[in-house]
Amino acid sequence: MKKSNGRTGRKRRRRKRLEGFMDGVNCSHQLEYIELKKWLKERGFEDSNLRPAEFWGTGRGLMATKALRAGDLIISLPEKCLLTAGTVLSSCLGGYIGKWKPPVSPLLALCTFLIAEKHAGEKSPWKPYLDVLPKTYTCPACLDPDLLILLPEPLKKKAQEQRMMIHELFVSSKAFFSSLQPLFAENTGIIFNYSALEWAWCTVNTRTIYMKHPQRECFSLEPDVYALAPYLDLLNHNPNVQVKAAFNEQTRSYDIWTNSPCKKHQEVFICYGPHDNQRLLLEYGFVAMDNPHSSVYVSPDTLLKYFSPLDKQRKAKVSILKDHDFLENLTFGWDGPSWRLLTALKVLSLGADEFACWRRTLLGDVISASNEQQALDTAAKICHFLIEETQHVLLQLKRDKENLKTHVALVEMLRSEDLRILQKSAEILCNLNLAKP
Ligand SMILES: C[S@@+](CC[C@H](N)C(=O)[O-])C[C@H]1O[C@@H](n2cnc3c(N)ncnc32)[C@H](O)[C@@H]1O
Repeated sequence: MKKSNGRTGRKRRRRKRLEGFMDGVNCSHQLEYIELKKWLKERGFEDSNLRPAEFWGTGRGLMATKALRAGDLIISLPEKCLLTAGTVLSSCLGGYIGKWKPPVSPLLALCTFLIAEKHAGEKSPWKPYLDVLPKTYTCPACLDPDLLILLPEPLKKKAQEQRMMIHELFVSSKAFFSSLQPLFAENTGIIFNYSALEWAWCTVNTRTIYMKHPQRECFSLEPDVYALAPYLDLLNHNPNVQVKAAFNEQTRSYDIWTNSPCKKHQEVFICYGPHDNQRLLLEYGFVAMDNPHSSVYVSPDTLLKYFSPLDKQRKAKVSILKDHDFLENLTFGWDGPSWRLLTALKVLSLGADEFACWRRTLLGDVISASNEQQALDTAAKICHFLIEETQHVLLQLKRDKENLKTHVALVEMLRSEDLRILQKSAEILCNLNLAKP
């Protein structure tokens, strides 16, 4: 075919180069994926739609081997490939779990299984799956404490809670782990150590699919909703795609259909849910760029800083906001301050003569032009304060955290996205002021 040297040809070649850059690097020839595919085939899974690949921006994921159209089935993973709390009960751990009082949770059963099978190495029937699992994670529980303090609120608090929760799980599970000693030649204290539990917990938290199982007596009352799904769990998240996923009772397989077309050789995504970046970092250890669900939170302390302590109704206003759940989840988003944030600001801005109208304010009524204006002015001030705070943290991150590169990059990405959201909000607030007669 004749090569086009004109502008159209150049454009086409540039577009192709760009698309090539977005395509991933195929890694299906690597031994670990060959072994995994063999293992899956033995369990009835064969796949012609996807192959593992490394992608710029999202890391390891699955690439489409052919164009996928809306409505296509992306993957159908047989039940035999799934790792559930039921799998754990059928293993040699089952008898020990059945006897243990108070009963362990389905989550702890899965964690225990992962640690035990990893320890078994070559002898584990799950080895091909274990070999492709990440060695480390970037959930807040695994972040350096120096970095945790640079996270925005309320993520910082939730991150500390996550750390503490895993710690408490470890302490409270020690006796159960010891009860497994007859199964191991080595000391269980060495096998089931804190970092092994942290790794297993992050594996379950970041990779399981939701699958509700009936309550079993040998487990505690915590819901049994987890299933590890080898290979399927290589699918990365994109907030802009739509998929349908469910366990098919007839075929006894876990199926995912896409509603978003995908070109051949591009990354196939699923959507983990309409999560903002704080939630993505907390639960999955990553941040999505241009996430439409992302927002920046305004803490009650920051909010109240902008209102005079001399306001005689201040205490009553704060109580009203608290009682009506208007002190949390106040945010700036890509489309400016949220309705909840503006409403809280309007209540706090009510003049002495307007205070009686607080109920109408909560319902969204306009009380006065000056009340509206004060709320917008305060929103702009808070927005600028948060911009400065975020810029300050970004500078701090650049300065002295050389040794923690991956983790710093993650916090930097979260804060940079926050900065973009705040700058967009500041612009919207400024335009609102300019548009006023
Ligand atoms: C179910 S796994 C997906 C496969 C994973 N990338 C892997 O290599 O095993 C979920 C993890 O993938 C990563 N991930 C998912 N979506 C991502 C995205 N859009 N950008 C960056 N990392 C992503 C996060 O580390 C997350 O915890």
